Amino acid sequence: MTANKRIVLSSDHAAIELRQSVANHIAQQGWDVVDIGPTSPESTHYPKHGKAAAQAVASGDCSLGIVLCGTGQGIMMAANKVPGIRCGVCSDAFSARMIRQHNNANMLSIGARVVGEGLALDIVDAFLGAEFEGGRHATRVDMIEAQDD
Ligand SMILES: O=C(CO)[C@H](O)[C@H](O)COP(=O)(O)O
Repeated sequence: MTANKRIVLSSDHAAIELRQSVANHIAQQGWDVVDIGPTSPESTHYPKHGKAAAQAVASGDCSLGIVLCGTGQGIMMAANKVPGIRCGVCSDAFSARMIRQHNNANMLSIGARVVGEGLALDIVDAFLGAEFEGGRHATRVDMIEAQDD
């Protein structure tokens, strides 16, 4: 079970509108959304936003996180540098469900220049609606976590 319904959102300039759409969508589902910005459309650097969101999850302040940039790739890479973070980029709902069920991902990344709003919200719903299955998958996730040591 997800520990709490507090979720952090962040992005770079390429995904501000989509991030706000995601924030509204999941707030309507009862999530306590911690949107750490940015709000300005000025060009910014995705590594700092990915790191800040990941730290909110790794610290336990938020149970999950969603990050977005143009492709979703760079901000995912930055998030995954924070120990304890398992963040996957998804462009389809199946993958978004599977990164929760099999990989116990605690963060989702989306590319605002890759998917449209409707698909992005489906991806978010698939991610948030899935639970980690444990069992053999826990052994493998533990192996990933051991690499942080
Ligand atoms: O997708 C991204 C990183 O993976 C960024 O959003 C993208 O590189 C930003 O590009 P630009 O500065 O040309 O808007």
